[in-house]
Amino acid sequence: MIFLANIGNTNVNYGLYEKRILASGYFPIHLLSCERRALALFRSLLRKCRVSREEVEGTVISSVVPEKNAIILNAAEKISQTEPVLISSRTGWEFDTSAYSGVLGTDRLLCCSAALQKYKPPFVVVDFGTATTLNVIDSSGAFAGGVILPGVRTGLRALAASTSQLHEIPFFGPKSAIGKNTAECMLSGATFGTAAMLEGLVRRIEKELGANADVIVTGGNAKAIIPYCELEARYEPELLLEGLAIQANRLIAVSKKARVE
Ligand SMILES: Nc1ncnc2c1ncn2[C@@H]1O[C@H](COP(=O)(O)OP(=O)(O)O)[C@@H](O)[C@H]1O
Ligand SMILES: CC(C)(COP(=O)(O)O)[C@@H](O)C(=O)NCCC(=O)O
Ligand SMILES: [K+]
Repeated sequence: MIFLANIGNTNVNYGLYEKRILASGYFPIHLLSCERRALALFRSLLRKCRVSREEVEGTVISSVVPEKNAIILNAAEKISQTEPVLISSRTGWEFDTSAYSGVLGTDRLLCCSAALQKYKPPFVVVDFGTATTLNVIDSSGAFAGGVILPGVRTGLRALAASTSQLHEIPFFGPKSAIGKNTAECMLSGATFGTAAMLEGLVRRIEKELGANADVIVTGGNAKAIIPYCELEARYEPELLLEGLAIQANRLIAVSKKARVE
């Protein structure tokens, strides 16, 4: 069994994988405050999934928060007694990423990799996390680039932090686009604003691609936005873990080959 985890800026999304994803969940990243806490957390996750640490043959980890890597990698090594694998943008990807320069988030790459197994390009993978990212796979199956925006709740938090009279509000669906008080206006902006932005961005991306593109959505805030969006979108809640599972399979194949040789 292989332990999969993605460290995002808000949550760690984890899963247990053996031929398929057997269990999955998430916990807030602030719980990864030190290795001791990470170890305790690992143990309690395994207990919750009724898996003994001897059954964990390896760990595959991706991270967009490098300062947390050492904590989770050390804990993973102690638990599984194997060297954890950290996915990087230089990992062998089955699609061309050369159009993008500089750092490209492994979460974005993993989602595209998983989507390529299920959908025919061109498509746009939208990840509603701490940031909202749009990730474009063109008709040749290559990563064409994308868009990075403040996430839905990140935007609300930034408003509260940057103004005197706006405050953090409980997040739920807006009643109407025309808000009748401050909180309603903020909810309309966060929800309808994000939905309309997505519609407009996809239209522009399709124009640049010269083709219609499927829209695939994932991430913690996807369910809050999609019902308000006039686009037809496919919701794939486990896309990131499915991307990690592809990497786990690749590594299993490589280690089997090494054993045979
Ligand atoms: N059920 C949920 N689980 C986790 N995060 C959620 C959930 N519902 C909404 N959220 C929100 O989703 C965002 C985090 O999404 P996630 O995909 O976990 O992001 P990241 O990969 O950036 O950590 C946060 O803004 C969080 O408040
Ligand atoms: C864009 C992101 C901040 C999204 O992170 P998330 O919201 O999933 O926590 C992350 O993918 C990242 O740090 N990327 C590196 C820069 C880039 O992809 O261009
Ligand atoms: K930063």
